[in-house]
Amino acid sequence: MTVLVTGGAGYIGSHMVWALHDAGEAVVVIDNLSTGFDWALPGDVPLVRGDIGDEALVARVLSEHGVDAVIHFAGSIIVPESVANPLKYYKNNTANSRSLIAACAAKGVDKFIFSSTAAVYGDPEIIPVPEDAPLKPVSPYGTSKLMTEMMLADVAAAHDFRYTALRYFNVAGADPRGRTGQSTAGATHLIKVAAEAALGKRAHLSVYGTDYPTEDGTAIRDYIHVADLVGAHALALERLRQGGDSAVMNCGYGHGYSVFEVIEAVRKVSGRPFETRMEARRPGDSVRIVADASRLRAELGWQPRHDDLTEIVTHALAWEEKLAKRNS
Ligand SMILES: NC(=O)c1ccc[n+]([C@@H]2O[C@H](COP(=O)([O-])OP(=O)(O)OC[C@H]3O[C@@H](n4cnc5c(N)ncnc54)[C@H](O)[C@@H]3O)[C@@H](O)[C@H]2O)c1
Ligand SMILES: O=c1ccn([C@@H]2O[C@H](COP(=O)(O)OP(=O)(O)O[C@H]3O[C@H](CO)[C@@H](O)[C@H](O)[C@H]3O)[C@@H](O)[C@H]2O)c(=O)[nH]1
Repeated sequence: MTVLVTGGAGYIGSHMVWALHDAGEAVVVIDNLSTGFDWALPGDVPLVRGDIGDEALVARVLSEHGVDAVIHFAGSIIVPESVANPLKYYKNNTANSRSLIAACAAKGVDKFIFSSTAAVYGDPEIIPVPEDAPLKPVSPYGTSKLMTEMMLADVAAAHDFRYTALRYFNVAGADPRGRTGQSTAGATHLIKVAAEAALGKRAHLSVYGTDYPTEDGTAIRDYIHVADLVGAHALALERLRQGGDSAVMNCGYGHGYSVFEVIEAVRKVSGRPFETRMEARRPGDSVRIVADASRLRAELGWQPRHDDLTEIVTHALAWEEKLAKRNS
């Protein structure tokens, strides 16, 4: 039994690979290294450098490695980029996922975990947002992921195939043991950008929108530690292996922080003030997204261990320092 991790050389995928490796699972990674790094992986995990849109390549990997389950992280992830270049997102997140799913269906690989997103909800009316809330993405990124969820539901109805779509809220932090973290150059995620600003890698941090209808005027997100998110995947894999049905589950803590609160936490933990500039709202951004994760807790018995903004920021900063030494 081998687990195929697509996008395993990326930020979240590499944490997953380390966790599977720690648990003694056999793992194979497919990654085209467009935003990932081969050095983020344990040295003895095979990396197939290729594209998940290459159905023949995926089919060969599934057969040669005796894959029984797929955890699918590979994709394009930047909300504003998806507004500017929607077809990139419908290609990489929707069409390429279709190819991957087709290879699984053809080879009888019947367990599939998908990286979905809170962006499928758009601007939810109910906060915290449950899984059965209306799905109204406000960016092509969110739509591209929702389309993949729909394909998975249809394939599961037609074939011997079960899936878990995990809708991640905002993933942050790094491996508490310091083995991997978010390494992408030019990253756009708030905690990563703030950590870079605190370490002097960026001259300033732009705050996108201070006129939102929130307490301090900045947008609110539910930041989940990457280690807790990976823990949810391990439980989802276990459940599918035990015959569990297809399911969709939110992954978040159920409370949010504003952009200003995150900046304050990074300043406090790092002890370094950095410049902030107030800018206009960013296209495709929601005002407030916070998870109702009761299904994840009830169905998987998930219990977060790192639900603490200070800890998330501490791990993000520690990784950023390590990365600075690595790249110097
Ligand atoms: N980071 C977040 O806050 C967040 C939130 C919700 C959902 N997600 C989803 O989680 C997944 C992982 O995100 P991440 O933050 O680790 O991003 P990332 O960019 O670090 O990782 C993506 C990985 O996939 C690889 N890749 C991309 N397209 C590929 C393709 N066609 N074939 C093979 N490899 C390919 C990249 O090289 C990279 O290693 C994505 O699907 C993303 O949409 C992330
Ligand atoms: O330099 C920055 C970066 C971000 N923000 C704001 O911070 C918030 C969070 O932004 P970011 O960290 O970029 O995450 P999101 O745009 O919320 O999207 C992330 O979270 C989604 C789930 O909610 C995922 O699906 C996406 O892949 C992931 O990029 C938003 O209000 C941004 O406008 C800033 O003000 N300045």
